[in-house]
Amino acid sequence: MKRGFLTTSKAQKQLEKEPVSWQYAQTKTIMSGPLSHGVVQEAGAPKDYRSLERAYHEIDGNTMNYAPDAYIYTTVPPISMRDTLADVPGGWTECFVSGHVKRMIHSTPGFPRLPLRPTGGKGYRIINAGDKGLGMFATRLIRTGDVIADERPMLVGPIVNPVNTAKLSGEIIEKYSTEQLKQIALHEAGQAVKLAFDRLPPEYKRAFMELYNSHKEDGSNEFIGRIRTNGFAINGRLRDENTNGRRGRYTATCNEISRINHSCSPNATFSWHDDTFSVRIHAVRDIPAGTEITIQYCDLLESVAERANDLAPYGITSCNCTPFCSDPAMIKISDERRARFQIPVVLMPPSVKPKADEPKDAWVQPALTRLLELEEEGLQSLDEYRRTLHQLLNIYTYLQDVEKVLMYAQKLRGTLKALGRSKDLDKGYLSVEGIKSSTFWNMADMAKMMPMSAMMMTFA
Ligand SMILES: C[S@@+](CC[C@H](N)C(=O)[O-])C[C@H]1O[C@@H](n2cnc3c(N)ncnc32)[C@H](O)[C@@H]1O
Repeated sequence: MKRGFLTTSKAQKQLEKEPVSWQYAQTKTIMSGPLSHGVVQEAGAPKDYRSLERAYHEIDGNTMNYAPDAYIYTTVPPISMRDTLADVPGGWTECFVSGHVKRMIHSTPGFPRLPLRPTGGKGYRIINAGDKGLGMFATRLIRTGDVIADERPMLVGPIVNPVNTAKLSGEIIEKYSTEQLKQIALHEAGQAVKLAFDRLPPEYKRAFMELYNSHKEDGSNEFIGRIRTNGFAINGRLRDENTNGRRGRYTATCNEISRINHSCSPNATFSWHDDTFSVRIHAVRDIPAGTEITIQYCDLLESVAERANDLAPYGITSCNCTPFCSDPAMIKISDERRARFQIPVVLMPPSVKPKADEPKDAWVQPALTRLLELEEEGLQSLDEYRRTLHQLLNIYTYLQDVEKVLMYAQKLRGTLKALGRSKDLDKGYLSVEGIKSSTFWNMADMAKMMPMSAMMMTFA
């Protein structure tokens, strides 16, 4: 399959050697605030609104020399116009990004590494998930920290599409209501995505159009609707220059990974990786064969009511993930806990020796309770879970309890991998000798000789 857009033989020859990008200048957004969802009366751009003309032109895809406000259609990694998906290991992503972001992508150390292979080989399949449509299910036991999938997206584009305010005159902005302006923004975003869609190889065109669309009645066209339903927000450094919040950030729509459903107690987590240009899914706890693999679509520390609000655009009316989401008494417990999880537990060892009948780790109970509650809620994907494991690791090193240190070290190692942290646990914690030469162990020795020094210890 050739992905040619130019027909002259001269142009084609040039494109064989040089990947091509399309560029056009777009800046600013015409509105802020969330786009509409659900059923919108009078969805679509107002009848008298005339679409912006998109005057794009083709340029050498290898260039990095872009005007600050230029937005470009480009493939990542760069490919030749004659490449098929079979020719490019890991595939490629059709991107609609600013020149600034293209430069950032290409200056990433190691870019473009291949996406990782799933740990132990592919261990999932996409099948029917009942009311949720399709979903991803484990075909064998997947262990905490394992890579379940690592996929280069089919499409990457802005979360909030930039629309050229210079072309939308003040007259237009004054003429229409807020909802109509939102509809215009959606319409323009839909047009921009359509251009990216047109550049996809046929396999991706088909896969993209087969994705679920929960935005059929709010003015989103069939392209932007699918991105709103299936896109993963890209976290980290890839964002437009001088932007903050959602503006200037990007969303990645995948083929298989976009089939993963939401849970308020997810057993997997997703992370974005610039060097492989991929969305990676890790298990945050052991996932038995036959279990559905789930991730979070919203902030898990919000209350059930707030989460319901965030899930509404996906057409999820009642998530029913666990009794913590559906049973009123359990909801109350869970809401209180999730609010508490936002404040870290800070502990200090007692300055006096424990009484004979008191366990030496009685003071650690608040952190142990925190860990237990996080596990009961199925919140191993939260950074608070990692923080609590780290805290317990340090405390039990200080208490010189080797068995517990080894146990928490093992758990923390899996969790660090699961959260996509590039830094592994200090190897010292994986052997008895290493533990005995660690800082907290030595501090405990010192505290035995000089009890006053223990008073200065804090475990956060
Ligand atoms: C990114 S897609 C996930 C894959 C989708 N189930 C499919 O069939 O392709 C998001 C859509 O899946 C459905 N979904 C995801 N999680 C759900 C949940 N916990 N409860 C009900 N529906 C869910 C919703 O329809 C949502 O709009």
